[in-house]
Amino acid sequence: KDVVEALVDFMQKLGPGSIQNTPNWGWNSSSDPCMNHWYGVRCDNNNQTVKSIVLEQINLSGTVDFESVCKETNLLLLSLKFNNLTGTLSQEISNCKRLRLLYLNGNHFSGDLPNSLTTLANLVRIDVSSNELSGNLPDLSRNTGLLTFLAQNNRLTGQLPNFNYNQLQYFDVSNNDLSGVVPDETGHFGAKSFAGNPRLCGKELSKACPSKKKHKSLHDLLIYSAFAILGLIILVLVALIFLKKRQNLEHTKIGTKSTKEEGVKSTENDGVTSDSKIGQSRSEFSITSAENGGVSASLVVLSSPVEAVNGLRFEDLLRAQAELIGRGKHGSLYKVLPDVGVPLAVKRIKDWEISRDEFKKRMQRIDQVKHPNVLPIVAYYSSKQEKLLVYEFQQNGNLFNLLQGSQIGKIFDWGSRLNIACNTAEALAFMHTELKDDQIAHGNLKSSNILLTKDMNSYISEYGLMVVDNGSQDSNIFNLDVCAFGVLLLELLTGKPVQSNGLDLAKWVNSVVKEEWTGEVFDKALVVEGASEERMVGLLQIALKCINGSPDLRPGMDQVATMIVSLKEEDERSMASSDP
Ligand SMILES: Nc1ncnc2c1ncn2[C@@H]1O[C@H](COP(=O)(O)OP(=O)(O)OP(=O)(O)O)[C@@H](O)[C@H]1O
Repeated sequence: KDVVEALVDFMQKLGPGSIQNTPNWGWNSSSDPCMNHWYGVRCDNNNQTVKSIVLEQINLSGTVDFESVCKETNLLLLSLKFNNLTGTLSQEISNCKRLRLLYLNGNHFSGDLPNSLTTLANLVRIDVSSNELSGNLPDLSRNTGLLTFLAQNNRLTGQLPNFNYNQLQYFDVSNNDLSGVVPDETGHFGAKSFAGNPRLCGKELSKACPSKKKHKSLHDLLIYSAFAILGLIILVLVALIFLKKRQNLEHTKIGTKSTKEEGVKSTENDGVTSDSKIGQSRSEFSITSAENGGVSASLVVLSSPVEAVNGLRFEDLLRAQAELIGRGKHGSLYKVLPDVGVPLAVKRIKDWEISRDEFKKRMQRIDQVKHPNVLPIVAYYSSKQEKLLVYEFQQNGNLFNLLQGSQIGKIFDWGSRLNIACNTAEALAFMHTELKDDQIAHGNLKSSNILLTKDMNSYISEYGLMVVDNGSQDSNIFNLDVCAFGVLLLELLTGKPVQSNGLDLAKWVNSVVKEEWTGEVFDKALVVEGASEERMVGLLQIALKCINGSPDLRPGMDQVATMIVSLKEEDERSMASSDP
């Protein structure tokens, strides 16, 4: 009741004039905004709360009473654009805590943009362009989900606050009276977004900023000297680090003879035993496996599809040049260039608490199950302290990098994304089925473990390298892969790669979808490309099933794969039928 009265007050102050004679106008305290379908009002599915108020271009000529309208705390969208509204925008706007979209453009609002806007954590789009607003802009970099900020054609003054330019999709502050420097990192927003502010300068506007004349006082001199000394210290440190790195790099040339050489027996997989002298370098990158000696120092070469790896011996690995290319939570990854053969990726896992027999059995099972989209292990080595897994090195990077690239404008189109989703789902489903009895899941599925081929095909790498600790949950370990795959789908759809477990991304997507603003989730690049919204929503629905908070309600990977395959087929059919 209070809310209804507050909304009626809000409308009265808006000065509706003759428009209120419109049939079914509503907006009176004897009716209900949802049940009686007030003009411009939309409610949630249960007709309980007002979700959006859209009163555009209807000659409203009064003021906005945010205190009243924000009594409806569930409001997500307020659009009053293209009216004749006047007055200031009050701080009470922050009472609309869930507001996502605010369109006030094309009116005569004056005064400052309220600072309290920065407390609206859900704001996605603000358009206050073409008003008479003045004063400084609030620091909207705190609104981390903001995609649109349009404030052109006003009288705004002061310096530009920080904005997350990399994230913004639309940005314009042209034709105001802003001053100071336009930062260099404004991404894809060029001069047009800042033009018409005579006191703005910077590279973006091809207008150099005047350099401040400095009076060299004793104080300045002291500061300069302090900086110079600091600079010198940094230089020396950098040089030291460089030297240390060089030393380490030499150590990583595994097999470099050190003064402390030791004879070690190395057994090849064909059973031939050979003596070799292997240096024990104790640097942190060195492979210390040799100290275990005997049988443990053997490299088991699996039935590799790569001809060049078939003759690989442990000494070859030790002797080869190695470069550390990543250090993950579970181990380090080296690019190794043997004297003969193809470049290899050697994953080194330390302190994996698994018995030698269990490890061997695990590797052999994984080797028996082959899928064209799962990168095969070509060889492995096991000692008590560490395990080495050898793969063929893939030159074309991983999905994480690809998504990062797409964020800065590199093309990663819908078709390729759907293809990767499909390949990965099918491969994972296959592996799950084949390795169900052995209880071997992937255990660490994430975008940096999806490696790419030149033609946008993908490989799942490092399958089964993590023994999943299922904790107290009674769900099966394969469910965890399904959830991780759901996060992968979210990354593909939103274009936002995640480094950790993806829970934040899942939470964000869930909250947006719950508010029925599904469209906001998708990567802008996909929308611009014209990818079918229907199919994107379809894939999103699959992703949401996969990340279901109750593991037992998640679909199996085979079901997921079936759904994605049919989505892809649908996509291909629609492409074919839209071809000229
Ligand atoms: N066979 C391979 N060829 C080329 N690059 C690879 C290969 N395997 C892994 N990489 C890349 O090497 C980097 C490090 O991989 P690694 O698996 O050690 O780290 P991570 O996946 O970030 O962490 P972790 O798996 O330990 O949680 C990643 O960028 C990964 O994509």
